[in-house]
Amino acid sequence: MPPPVVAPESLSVTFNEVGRAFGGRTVLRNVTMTVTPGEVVAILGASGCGKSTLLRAVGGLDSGFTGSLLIGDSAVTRYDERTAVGFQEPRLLPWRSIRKNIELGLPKDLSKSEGQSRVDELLELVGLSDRAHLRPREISGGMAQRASLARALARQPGVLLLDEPFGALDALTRLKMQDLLLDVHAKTGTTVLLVTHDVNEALQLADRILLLGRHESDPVEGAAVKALVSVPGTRPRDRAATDLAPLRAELYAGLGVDSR
Ligand SMILES: Nc1ncnc2c1ncn2[C@@H]1O[C@H](COP(=O)(O)OP(=O)(O)OP(=O)(O)O)[C@@H](O)[C@H]1O
Repeated sequence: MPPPVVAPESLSVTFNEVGRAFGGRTVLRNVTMTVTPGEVVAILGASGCGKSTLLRAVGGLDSGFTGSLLIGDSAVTRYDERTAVGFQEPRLLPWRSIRKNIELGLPKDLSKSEGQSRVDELLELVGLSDRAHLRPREISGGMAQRASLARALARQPGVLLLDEPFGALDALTRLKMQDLLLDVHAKTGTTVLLVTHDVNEALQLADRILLLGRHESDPVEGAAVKALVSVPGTRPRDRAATDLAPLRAELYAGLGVDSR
């Protein structure tokens, strides 16, 4: 068996009464939970409820939150090097080849030869070895998103933060990307926080689902933890299985959608 492609030290994430307000308007409040090392947690919630805001806080991209946020045993720092972020759009530099774009994610302290062999492994992992020399406009949207995932993994993050990473892809490519992410997770063991709108994506990928939203009876503004549920069964889950139907219905109801 080949050695693991990337073997980061996967890290826990601890949210302790995390909240965020913008200009006096509370967006998020009282988020308390611990993500265990190597766990995949999907963050689900209606548009505007603060999912990206929560993810940005974990990545050290926003210092305006209240409460405390730990990665491993220590507080999140600005542009925390222990995390890497992947976005809905691949954000590749158009004038650089796919290989050079992935290189951008490498840690600065890596030697050139170590860096090159890591990029080779990542290209292999995301199935782009034969496209490495191409520029972003010469590959499909799905391939660009795979390159973006490889760039995020180049740092060997202890926590991988993905903000709607497959949201702009067509339905079939999206399913393939979900399978790729599961493959990457099985090989790297990294902790994953994944923001999504898609209940089925959350059920397919996550160990647990954090549903953010407002309880109707809440007298105060801002989204809080509406539910935190474990998804039964082991991955890869059968997409056609019916045993997740009750949980699916519960999540749709939590999002204010009638699932019938
Ligand atoms: N820098 C900012 N300044 C002011 N308001 C902000 C800022 N960042 C986010 N917000 C507001 O916070 C709320 C939550 O935004 P956020 O992007 O986290 O939601 P979301 O759940 O990720 O939404 P979507 O699913 O549509 O991406 C929104 O009302 C947004 O306008």
